[in-house]
Amino acid sequence: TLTQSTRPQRLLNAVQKNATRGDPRSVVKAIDDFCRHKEWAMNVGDEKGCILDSVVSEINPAAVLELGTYCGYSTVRIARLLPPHAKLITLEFNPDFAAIARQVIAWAGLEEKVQLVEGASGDWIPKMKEQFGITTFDLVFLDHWKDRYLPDTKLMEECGLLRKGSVLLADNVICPGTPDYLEYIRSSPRYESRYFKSHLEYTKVEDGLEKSVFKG
Ligand SMILES: Nc1ncnc2c1ncn2[C@@H]1O[C@H](Cn2cc(CNC(=O)c3cc([N+](=O)[O-])cc(O)c3O)nn2)[C@@H](O)[C@H]1O
Ligand SMILES: [Mg+2]
Repeated sequence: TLTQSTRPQRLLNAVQKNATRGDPRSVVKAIDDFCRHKEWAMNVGDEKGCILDSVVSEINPAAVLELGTYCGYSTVRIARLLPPHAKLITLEFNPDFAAIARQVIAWAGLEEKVQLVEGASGDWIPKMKEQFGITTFDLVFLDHWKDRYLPDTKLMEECGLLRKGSVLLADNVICPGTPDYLEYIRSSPRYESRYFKSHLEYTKVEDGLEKSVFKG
């Protein structure tokens, strides 16, 4: 019987068909082409992706946490810019998406830099230190369920995973929107925040990234 493919499976097929193994840039391009011309998907995309690239390059992080892997687009975008020995831990709740993301990350040749963990952020954040030998994260990219941004940020604070200078970069603060997170992070004296205006991936709808530096 013909198995119904899912959008993530069709996205992976597009990567395997159009991208060169071991070439992260071509994997990013293949996904953007697929999402712009074939099927929209909730990757951070090329426009916001350039802002993400500039923040990653500016920080040159040794330890990165990504919340919400989905198909691994932003995982590849970030990991391709990391210095040698740097580590990116990415949390994905949905096992089907995690399975696709692992193959996308492998196609890009970035398995060494990426640790994909299946499970809920709320369960795993308290285990980061003991399980992965993490002291603090230099950069956290928030792109998972929008109602988890705020509780997970408070959890990272409580677990001592942020240090003076740690950067939180949050996707979708306008669309779909994360009002409680924005209110908290912009009014807290413990963060210095800045909004990078952009558009929802592959559309003309306004969206943006909120970059927040933890003051310790
Ligand atoms: N607590 C969690 N822990 C670990 N993974 C999680 C958690 N919540 C969601 N995820 C995973 O993120 C992946 C992707 N995802 C992201 C979202 C939330 N993001 C969006 O809903 C979104 C929606 C739009 N949109 O609707 O236009 C645009 C975007 O850029 C988005 O990130 N929901 N699932 C999914 O595989 C899910 O299992
Ligand atoms: Mg997003």
